[in-house]
Amino acid sequence: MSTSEAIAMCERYAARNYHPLPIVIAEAEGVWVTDPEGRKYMDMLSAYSALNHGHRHPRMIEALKRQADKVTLTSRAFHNEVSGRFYRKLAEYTGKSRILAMNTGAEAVETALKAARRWAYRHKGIPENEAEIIVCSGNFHGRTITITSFSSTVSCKEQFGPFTPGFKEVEYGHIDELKGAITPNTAALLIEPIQGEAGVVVPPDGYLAQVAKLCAENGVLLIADEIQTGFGRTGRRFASDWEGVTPDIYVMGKALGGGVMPISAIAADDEVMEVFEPGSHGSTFGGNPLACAVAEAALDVLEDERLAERAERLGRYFRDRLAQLDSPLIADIRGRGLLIGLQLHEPARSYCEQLMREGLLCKETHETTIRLAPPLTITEKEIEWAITKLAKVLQVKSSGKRV
Ligand SMILES: Cc1ncc(COP(=O)(O)O)c(CNc2cccc(C(=O)O)c2)c1O
Repeated sequence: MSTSEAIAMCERYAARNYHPLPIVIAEAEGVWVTDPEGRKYMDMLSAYSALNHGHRHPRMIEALKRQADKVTLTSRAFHNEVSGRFYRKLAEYTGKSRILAMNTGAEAVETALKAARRWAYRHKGIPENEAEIIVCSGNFHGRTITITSFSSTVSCKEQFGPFTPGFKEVEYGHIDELKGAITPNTAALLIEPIQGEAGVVVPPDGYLAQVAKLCAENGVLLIADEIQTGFGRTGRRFASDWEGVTPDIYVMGKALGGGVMPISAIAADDEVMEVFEPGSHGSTFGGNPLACAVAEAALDVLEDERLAERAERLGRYFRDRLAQLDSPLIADIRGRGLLIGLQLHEPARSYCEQLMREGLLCKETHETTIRLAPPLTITEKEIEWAITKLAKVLQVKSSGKRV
């Protein structure tokens, strides 16, 4: 099928809930993808940080095929020989005692919210149906009605009401606002250690540590949404690690599936996780052996290939080279590891379209920011190739001299 045929098919039959660039990816490997006509592009988006391992990492494909030849789905009505191994590995990776596996990030967020509410009623003595959960301005946690209820982005929530009550918003990065928002009915705080969809917003140094201290002092569960920032993306296992913060609940997804299978999970200790007794929560595909087998391999590859350390080193290199471009178009360069926000002084969409024509695939977020989030397997040489494309489109020489 040609690029134009594939796009026409989507335009005719798909709901218009996305505005994709006019590119069709037919094949992919590592950081590179090719369209039906064989044109090659570098993937600088990684499916919004779900492809930390790169496209079709050999060990992911091998794990997928091996498990597919044995058993793929058992439901949780029965055990299988893979899930327990995966739960143990993820428990060790997070330092938590128990894991609850789901499929999408939003499902994992909803699972964490349900756990926090029940914990509040059973362990904190908050009157039933009065638990409050604090969220941050600029948050992005998924697309369900409840998550949409506390979104601060109008386009994500308008006309999806009525909304789920019990949420309160504070300004991201402002510790005094959080201090003022905590009441005896506060069950939890849901926070992204770095806000991805808001445009790669890194909070002030020390903020997350202050948040953790405040939550601990007030018996408020700290729920860290590491769906986009986890598994090496920011140069540590989790972005929370940058400030030595261990949340009460880790919410994980995206790269946990190695770019091959959807799998998400929450990790927490017994006092939180025991609120889920049999029949109280679940999902048909949650913890299925096929996804668990791939996720087990994904965690092994993260460690074996030291992808977090790689992201820290190459992310610093990438940001230094972007700064050297010294382009008058660049307003700010933000991020940690290989989660980089290149903010321009003007709307970024047209620059993303120009970059696509140069063979570099990235996407604008919140109007003026280009998100640069390649697979963590990218090489320095490939970063240099990307820099030459960015320099050309941002009208400077890659050495920084204006063209
Ligand atoms: C921090 C964070 N939390 C939760 C989610 C939801 O995960 P799921 O999408 O697996 O339910 C995300 C997702 N992040 C994300 C980023 C950009 C686009 C889209 C999209 O819905 O197309 C999603 C995310 O970035």
